[in-house]
Amino acid sequence: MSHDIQVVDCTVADAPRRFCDSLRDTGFAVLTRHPIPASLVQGIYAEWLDFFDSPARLAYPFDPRRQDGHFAPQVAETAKGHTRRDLKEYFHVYPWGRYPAEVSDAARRYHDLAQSLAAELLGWVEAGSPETVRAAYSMPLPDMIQGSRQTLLRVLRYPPLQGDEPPDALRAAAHEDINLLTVLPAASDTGLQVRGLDGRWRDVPCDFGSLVINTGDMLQEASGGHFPSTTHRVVNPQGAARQRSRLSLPLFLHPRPDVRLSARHTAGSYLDERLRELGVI
Ligand SMILES: O=C(O)CCC(=O)C(=O)O
Ligand SMILES: [Fe+2]
Repeated sequence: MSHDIQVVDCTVADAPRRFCDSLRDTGFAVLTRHPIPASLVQGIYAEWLDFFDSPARLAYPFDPRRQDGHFAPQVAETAKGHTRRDLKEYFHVYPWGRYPAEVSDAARRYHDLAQSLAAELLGWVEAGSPETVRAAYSMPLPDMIQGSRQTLLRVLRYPPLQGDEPPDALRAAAHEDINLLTVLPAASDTGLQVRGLDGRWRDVPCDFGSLVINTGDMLQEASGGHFPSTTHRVVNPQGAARQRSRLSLPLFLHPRPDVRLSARHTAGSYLDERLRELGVI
């Protein structure tokens, strides 16, 4: 078993196996030569940075019931088990939700592309699950997301650091994702780290243009722990990067709420429990 995240060329014949091995051993895999154009991601970062810097963002305050819209730094989540809010703001895009008139439809197009890719990757995970693990899935994994309205694109902006942040506050404190799989294009700057199953923190190897995939708690739950949902964080930069915003674009793949993950949880009951812990509902 390797604690190093594998970088997998999507076009090679054994890509699905290498992808699954990396997810099983580290909770993460990095994809190259994947179908999401880097220029699309670059364009989204540029236009959304302008949006976050403009007063227009204030017209879309987040709705606690629907969970769409803009989460200002003062309402951004506090990671489970932490007391400091993360140093970030973000906008939650759902296909049915509010969407800023001030930006192009690029983030919506990215949502659709990333969701189709994620469905294919769930097929890889299904095929790469050992027989006993697969037998316990309540349905094939790609079917769990069919018709789901819960899959969420988070356009994230970590503001430049002012120097007056609480000393123990991070851009994103150590946490696990709640969902099945997360699709995360390399961010506009470094900072993403994962804690290996050996307890050591490592940088996620994500050159601009590559795509990071990680396991969330729901896949961990459904697979009885075969695919671990590993802890990750975004550390504060040093030097000149402190003056720069960092943009990133995770797509959190969610099943329909009625989907049974395990004997104790449906996707709906699991999500409610976690959002309550995060203090956002
Ligand atoms: O910004 C990143 O690179 C990671 C963000 C993340 O882990 C999250 O929002 O759950
Ligand atoms: Fe995360």
